Amino acid sequence: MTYYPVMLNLQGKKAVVVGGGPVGERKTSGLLDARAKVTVISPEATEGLRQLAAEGAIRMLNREYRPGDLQEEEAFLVMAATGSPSVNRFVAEEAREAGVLLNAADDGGTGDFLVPSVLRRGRLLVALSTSGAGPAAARKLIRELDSRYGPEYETYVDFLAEFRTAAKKRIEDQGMRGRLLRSLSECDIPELIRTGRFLAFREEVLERLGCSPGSLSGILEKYADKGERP
Ligand SMILES: C[C@@]1(CC(=O)O)c2cc3[nH]c(cc4nc(cc5[nH]c(cc(n2)[C@H]1CCC(=O)O)[C@@](C)(CC(=O)O)[C@@H]5CCC(=O)O)C(CC(=O)O)=C4CCC(=O)O)c(CCC(=O)O)c3CC(=O)O
Ligand SMILES: NC(=O)C1=CN([C@@H]2O[C@H](COP(=O)(O)OP(=O)(O)OC[C@H]3O[C@@H](n4cnc5c(N)ncnc54)[C@H](O)[C@@H]3O)[C@@H](O)[C@H]2O)C=CC1
Repeated sequence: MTYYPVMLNLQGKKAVVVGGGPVGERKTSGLLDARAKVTVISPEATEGLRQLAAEGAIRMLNREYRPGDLQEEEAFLVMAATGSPSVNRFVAEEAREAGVLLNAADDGGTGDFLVPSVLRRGRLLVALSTSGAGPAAARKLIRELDSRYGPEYETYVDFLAEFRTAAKKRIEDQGMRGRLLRSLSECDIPELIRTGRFLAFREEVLERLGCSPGSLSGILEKYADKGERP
């Protein structure tokens, strides 16, 4: 199977998780990270899910899945994660009929999408998948990236957004704006953050953007890859 990667906007959208075991809990927690409204349907549930229900973070229906649940819940997507292949297949059929996006935890290939292994640093989101070949290996690879991309990447990505918003306001010429943004992406800003030189860099760059954007490209080039003061 060749998959197409996307970043789904699930904020405020309804997601149903069928099955409240450890797998249902992991899927629920990923959905909550994306601010979806989650309903879990399961006669039994893990301690973690029961706690989320008690806190009001999810809706819990303590019963088996019933025909029509997906439509009743107005689900945008569903995770079929029970321990019973026939229940998961039934949920899959209903999802197909109702046009609801399906993840099949026990049989990846039958669903519309797989859940990747994920690394988040604020708005930086790395999603990694082996397309079902070896989920545990996907987790191992993401752990390697976890040590490569530290917490400074959250600040870095916030700055990219700050600079880009300001550039859109200040620089009308799209070609020049694009060149500057590409130069900025070549700067080793994470290194500046790690070594305590970021605040001075940020101040200088934003000031120049405000008064003489033309002088910026020279400055940015000096920081390219090396992260060193000129
Ligand atoms: C196809 C997919 C469908 C989907 O769930 O979307 C799927 C399917 C199955 N997983 C199974 C087993 C395991 N899954 C994990 C872990 C994760 N599984 C995840 C995703 C996916 N799992 C999708 C493919 C993603 C990809 O390939 O990239 C992760 C990445 C995301 C998440 O679930 O949140 C999460 C790591 C999160 C993290 O920490 O980063 C572990 C490791 C462990 O538990 O320690 C094991 C045990 C070891 C092993 O079996 O490899 C089984 C067999 C069950 C059986 O034996 O019967 C099936 C069924 C089948 O093979 O079809
Ligand atoms: N995709 C993934 O990442 C992984 C998938 N799996 C697959 O996912 C399945 C679930 O894994 P676990 O959570 O460990 O299983 P589990 O057996 O601990 O939990 C299954 C849950 O489904 C509920 N359930 C059973 N019948 C139901 C019904 N008719 N309606 C609603 N809920 C029902 C049970 O009450 C239980 O809470 C496994 O059987 C396996 O095939 C297993 C490991 C990882």
